[in-house]
Amino acid sequence: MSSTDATTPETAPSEDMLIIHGGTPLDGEVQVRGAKNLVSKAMVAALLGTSPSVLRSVPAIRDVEVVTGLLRVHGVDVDLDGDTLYMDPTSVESAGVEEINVHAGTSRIPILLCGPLLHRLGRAFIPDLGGCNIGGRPIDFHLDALRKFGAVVEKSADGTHLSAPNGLHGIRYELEFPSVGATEQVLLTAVMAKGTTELRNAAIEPEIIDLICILQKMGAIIKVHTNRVIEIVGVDELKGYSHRALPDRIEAASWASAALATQGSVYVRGAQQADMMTFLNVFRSIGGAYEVNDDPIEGGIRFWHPGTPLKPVALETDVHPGLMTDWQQPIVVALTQADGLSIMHETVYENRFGYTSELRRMGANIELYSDCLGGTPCRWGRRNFLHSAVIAGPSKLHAADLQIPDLRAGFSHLIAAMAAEGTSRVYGVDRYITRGYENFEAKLLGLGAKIERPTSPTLAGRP
Ligand SMILES: CC(=O)N[C@H]1[C@@H](OP(=O)(O)OP(=O)(O)OC[C@H]2O[C@@H](n3ccc(=O)[nH]c3=O)[C@H](O)[C@@H]2O)O[C@H](CO)[C@@H](O)[C@@H]1O
Ligand SMILES: C=C(OP(=O)(O)O)C(=O)O
Repeated sequence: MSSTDATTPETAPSEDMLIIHGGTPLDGEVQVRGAKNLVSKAMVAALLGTSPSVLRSVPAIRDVEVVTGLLRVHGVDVDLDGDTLYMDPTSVESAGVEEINVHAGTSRIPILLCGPLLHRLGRAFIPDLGGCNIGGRPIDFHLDALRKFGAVVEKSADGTHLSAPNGLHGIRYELEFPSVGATEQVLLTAVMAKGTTELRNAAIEPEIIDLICILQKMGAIIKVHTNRVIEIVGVDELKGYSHRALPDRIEAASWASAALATQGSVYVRGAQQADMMTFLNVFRSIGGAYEVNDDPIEGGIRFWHPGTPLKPVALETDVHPGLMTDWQQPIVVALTQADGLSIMHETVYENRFGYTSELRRMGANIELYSDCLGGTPCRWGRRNFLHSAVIAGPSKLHAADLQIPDLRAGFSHLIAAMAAEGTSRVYGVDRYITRGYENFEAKLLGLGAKIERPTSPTLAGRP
């Protein structure tokens, strides 16, 4: 499987670089729009409708461009007006392997087109997936569930071909792990399968609940029971929807962590307390301060460093309602400034600490372990992956030349560079950060960050 974020650091062109003069607290306001991890799935859901859909609060990020391309090659008319996306799927059609493969390696989303394309066209072709290079990221749950629904799956050198010669039928299925993508796969397939589907051990992230709201607007019957059980009664037809995407809680937490690490204060307009409860508890435990404004229009959360020393904490990432794995990297940068030993046990992905080697070069004191240091034994401990980190702080970070390895790690490198003394050069910003952070450069400038683009080849060149 190829991966967007798997490119070796050396391949980022030298002009894809941001110069950061660190040491200035971030101060001001940013706006977060719809969540990357909902918007892309909401776009896929539009394929199931017999009439057009309207999605509001769509962020200008590359993952949206990728899914726009995928929908268009399948005959969906997609128009963006400001942050509102109009999708007309009335003329859905099959696309050729070559035109679909233009999108190979770009994101995780193509796998989610299986169910909708099988329902609409009776067959589907899925290119190799991309996404962050943070573990093996197999798709065995997806394919296993699809086969049980009645799909015939054939892997070939160019991708995966699927057909449904006898249609798709509801299933009783239990996930080995509450995978976000596999839960979405089952939802997007079951809504129009014949009969009832019962999914056990389902993921219940806020983005999944928002996707369920969208499907319900389209005409689906979906019951979310207790204990991670979701029941879906298949229907014959779904119509288009009109929906405002829930705000991006990962982006919000990234700005919050940046405020803490740089000793600043950032008002994140659009951030919602309910979706961020676990993060807010962690933020306060570390010693950060926040205030929630629940005004329906101006609402958001202000995050700031109160000026007192930050406290060390022991944390574990987990599926929702646990501490989200995509919050891990920005929090770790903030923990380099806490007074004592912190622990971060990553239980969702086996390989999500690669970015710490760059932080170590900046003066951070971070050691990795294969033991489950958080207290809860997880599947990665048994398999010897370096998935626990001990962070000894506070560390005085100094500037460095940094190569971004993936999306969230990239943002955490930006935070570290802003917290550090001196001038850092961060490579790979356009390639990685733009996949999930809208207008991040303008937002940084608005917060008073001292950043610039290279103006001459000498400046851009590596030492
Ligand atoms: C586009 C998107 O929404 N991405 C999010 C989504 O990714 P994504 O949906 O890919 O993540 P999953 O929840 O599926 O993955 C969680 C774990 O399950 C494993 N697994 C998953 C599927 C499978 O068939 N087999 C299997 O073993 C994965 O390797 C991983 O270890 O949820 C993750 C967990 O919150 C987030 O970090 C990602 O930002
Ligand atoms: C892991 C992430 O995304 P993706 O699943 O798209 O790679 C992320 O958003 O942090």
